[in-house]
Amino acid sequence: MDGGAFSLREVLAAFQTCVTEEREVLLGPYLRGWRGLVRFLNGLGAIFSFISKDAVAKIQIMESYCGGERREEYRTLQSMVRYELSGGLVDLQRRSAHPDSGCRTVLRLHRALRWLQLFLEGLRTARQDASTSAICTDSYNASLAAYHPWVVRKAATVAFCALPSRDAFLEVMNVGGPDEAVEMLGDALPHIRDVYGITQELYAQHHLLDLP
Ligand SMILES: CCCCCCCC/C=C\CCCCCCCC(=O)N[C@@H](COP(=O)(O)O)[C@H](O)/C=C/CCCCCCCCCCCCC
Repeated sequence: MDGGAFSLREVLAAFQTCVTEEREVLLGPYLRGWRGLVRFLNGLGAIFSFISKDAVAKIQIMESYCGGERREEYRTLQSMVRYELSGGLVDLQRRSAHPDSGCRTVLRLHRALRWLQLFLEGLRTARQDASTSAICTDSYNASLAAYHPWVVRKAATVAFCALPSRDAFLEVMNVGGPDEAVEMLGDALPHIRDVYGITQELYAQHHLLDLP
């Protein structure tokens, strides 16, 4: 995924390898998927850099846990939740002693994964002349926007106006022609939905969906 021609197919394949037979989510491929997406976002222009900086900061926090002394605890989402909750390592009411817990950091990426799912679904099913920026804005308003203050929502919707047309977008994905790109999205989406669903259920079970 680093260097050479960049295909969104490889990036989305990372989400396919996230889920184990025991239906656990592996954090290694999850973060590799996000790294690839950010790389793709960077290629869309400097106007998106405030978004990619925030995503990178969150990926880096998680990578430091996954490569740190307690890396075994951070192998899967499930082991991370167990470890952090049993050790009192998550700020549940307000950010204080553990402002950057793995649980709250993944929650931000998890919400963004819902945006990605809606955006890719929109892109896949839209008419050829559909506006990518409208698809992106609708997906954002139906997901992440609820968690962002006005100023972030404003900056994000201004940035979305710079998105290329649907066909140009499908082309930069670098997976062949528009038909192939649409087919690839159809193959990738069930895996993204699966990762999202498992995470949502886990977080709901442990009352972690509103972490500050
Ligand atoms: C063929 C389609 C391929 C699509 C490829 C898309 C590539 C997208 C890559 C990365 C997505 C960005 C993920 C953003 C994570 C945002 C996490 C977040 O919500 N952070 C906020 C809260 O954090 P805390 O303050 O609580 O720590 C933070 O305030 C956010 C700041 C930045 C603005 C985030 C706007 C998010 C818009 C997401 C849409 C990206 C648009 C990409 C256009 C293709």
